[in-house]
Order: sequence, then C-alpha cells, then structure tokens
Amino acid sequence: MPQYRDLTRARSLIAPVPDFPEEGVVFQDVMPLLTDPVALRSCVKEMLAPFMGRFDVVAGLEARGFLLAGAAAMVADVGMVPIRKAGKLPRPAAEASYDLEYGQATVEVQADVAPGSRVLVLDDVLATGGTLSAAHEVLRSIGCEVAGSAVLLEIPSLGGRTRVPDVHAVFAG
Ligand SMILES: O=P(O)(O)OC[C@H]1O[C@H](OP(=O)(O)OP(=O)(O)O)[C@H](O)[C@@H]1O
Ligand SMILES: Nc1ncnc2[nH]cnc12
Repeated sequence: MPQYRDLTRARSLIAPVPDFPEEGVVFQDVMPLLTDPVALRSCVKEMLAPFMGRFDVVAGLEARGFLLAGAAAMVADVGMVPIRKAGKLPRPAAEASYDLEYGQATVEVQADVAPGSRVLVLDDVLATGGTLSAAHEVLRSIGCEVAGSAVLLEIPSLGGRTRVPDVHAVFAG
C-alpha cells in the first residue's frame, strides 16, 4: 500500500458542511477521509506518533472516534475502549455531562479495562473540548491514567485547547 507523509491531500478530504446540524454551524465531515485507505492510514499513524510506547489501550468517542480508535488499535496492537453517549452501554461504570457547539450530552464508559491502564483518547474533531474533557473524567473515574488525546482536526476558534491543552491535532483550522 502506498504511504506518504504529505497529509495535504488527506486534509482536503475533510468536507466543511454549512448549517449542519443547525444553522450557523459549519460541520467538519471527516467521512470522505475515512474512505481513502492512504489518507486513513497516514492520519491514524500521525495521531499515534507522539504517544507510541506510552499507552496500553486506546479509547474512542462515539461515534466517529470509534472508527479512528478501531483503526488505531490495530496499528498500535492494543485494545480499544468505547466511550458512549448515555443509555447505550449495558454496564456503565462512570458518566460525565458536557456542553458542545450544538447542544448538550452525557458520555459513559464501562469498567472493562484494568485500573492503572494508560489510555490514549481519540476523536475526529476538537471543537469546544467538552467531549474530550468528559472522556478524561470518566476514564479517571474508573481508575485509568489518561496518556494523552489526539484528534484529526482541531477547530481553534471554538477554544477546545483551553479545556484540553495538550491535545495532539493532525490538522487545525
Ligand atoms: O469538542 P466538542 O465541542 O465536544 O465537539 C467535538 C465532538 O463533537 C462531535 O461529535 P457529536 O457530539 O456530534 O457526536 P456524534 O459523533 O455521535 O455525532 C465530534 O465527533 C466530537 O466527538
Ligand atoms: N463544527 C463541528 N464539526 C464536526 N464536529 C463538531 N463537533 C462540534 N462542532 C463540530
């Protein structure tokens, strides 16, 4: 499979969608990037690179974070913990609520990973940072250590980095 470190084409595959899911929001749609095998592989490796050897498991945020975390788990040869929207997990052990650009949400996690595990948290987009900081909260509640966070795209104007200062973003803007 071809590999390239030039991520310019991968960036061009994130599609801005005006007025979704509500008027005034420009939704950053990563689905076209996920359909491209070279872009997907390059971006997942780029998300993992600063953290290699420093985590035991990856966590993915519902819904698009699941897709990246599944791919990342295979690349890094680790397991994957899903962090889900409230009411979807049969054995929730911790929950946290937060605001985001277009509403409010609660996430939950199961205590299926050993306490003390170092978890790398992955998602597609950093906007206000509410989702990632809630993910950190539930992981710590079940005794995990947050090894770091990585996203495909940071939207700097929404200020998420103030809540999650050390997030690694493949793309910004
Ligand atoms: O930084 P924040 O302001 O928290 O926003 C980022 C989150 O928003 C989007 O998910 P969304 O809540 O739309 O959920 P979905 O993936 O289930 O559609 C995105 O996939 C991130 O998870
Ligand atoms: N503009 C945006 N695009 C994609 N996901 C988001 N989550 C919050 N704001 C978003």
